[in-house]
Amino acid sequence: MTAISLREIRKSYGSLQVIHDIDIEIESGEFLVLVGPSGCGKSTLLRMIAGLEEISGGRLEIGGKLVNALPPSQRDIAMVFQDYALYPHMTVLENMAFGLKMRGTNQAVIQQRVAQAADVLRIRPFLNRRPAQLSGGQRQRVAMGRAIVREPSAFLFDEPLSNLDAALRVEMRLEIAKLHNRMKATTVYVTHDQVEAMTLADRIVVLNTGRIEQIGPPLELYHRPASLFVARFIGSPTMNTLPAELVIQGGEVAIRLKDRTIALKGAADQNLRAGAVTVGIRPEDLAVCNPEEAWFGGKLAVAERLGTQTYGYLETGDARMLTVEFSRDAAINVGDLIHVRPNMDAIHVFEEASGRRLN
Ligand SMILES: Nc1ncnc2c1ncn2[C@@H]1O[C@H](COP(=O)(O)OP(=O)(O)OP(=O)(O)O)[C@@H](O)[C@H]1O
Repeated sequence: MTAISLREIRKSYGSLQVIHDIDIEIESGEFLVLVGPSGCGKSTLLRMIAGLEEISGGRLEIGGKLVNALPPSQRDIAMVFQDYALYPHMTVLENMAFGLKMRGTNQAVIQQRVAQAADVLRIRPFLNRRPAQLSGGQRQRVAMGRAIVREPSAFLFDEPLSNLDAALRVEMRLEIAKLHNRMKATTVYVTHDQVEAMTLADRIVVLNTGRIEQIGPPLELYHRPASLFVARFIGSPTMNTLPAELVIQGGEVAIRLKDRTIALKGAADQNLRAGAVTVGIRPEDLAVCNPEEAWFGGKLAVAERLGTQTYGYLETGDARMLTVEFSRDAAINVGDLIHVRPNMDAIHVFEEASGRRLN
């Protein structure tokens, strides 16, 4: 069942259009994450769903009802902000109860819901404190608690973890995942953080200058990015991208990369034209080999040992360094000459002019 439906949603500030005809059907219970570079329109889109930003065009439906003109309080959704937006003069309990009180909810119901949310979020010991007497993570929990007690049909999160330190981010990310598994509430979540997007999302929407670049499950975006933009945006470290050429000989499509020619699999039924392409290879799809089999070779300029794996950066003579994933205890040293070749089943080919995927 569709919980939130966006059809041809547009936003303009004066003559400047920042959101262009966005179509998304968000399923009931789905966790949808909006990602994209700074200024791509993530917050604007979220704020339009929340009712905090006027919609310039299109239809926004929540629970099957057109809500374009409804104020935030009548949309049956709750938003959790980056800066928590708690009332500083109220206690945690008062902060959580405030929205319900304003609606005239029965006192017993308020108490029961606040107690329940406080247990779920483990903030019961702080109910009588004020926000200033809490840590960042505790404040974030209160902000979520305030949203939960309203029992809205959907939750909207605007970079909720970006003010927390690294360890707390991980902890709160797990909390949010657990909470979602338990409540199965429809959620739209804006983040800059790759790991948050990959781990929390049922589907990720990648936005690029106010347009949807791709929408799909995290691993689909990772393994089959529809465009060079998505390929470069999803995945850390970034996918290696190399200039190459598409050639067509006797009906056979091939890629010419440096002095090699390789058949392009899975491109047979496309209307392809010869020309410049970009080949993408993820760091984990490059394997060390002997010089005779190598596609690339170069001096190891930097080795980043992360504990779980090691990333090596090779100087191949091109402007860009080649990132290669090694095992965590790989016996490599800066200055070593290293040869690698790609896993041919995992290379990505994009048309240079349009950036669209060709294989
Ligand atoms: N009030 C405004 N008037 C004019 N332009 C605006 C206004 N608010 C936002 N914009 C523009 O709309 C675009 C989208 O902004 P938005 O804040 O949604 O981006 P974002 O993807 O959330 O960015 P960030 O990740 O940096 O928060 C930007 O180009 C921004 O400059």
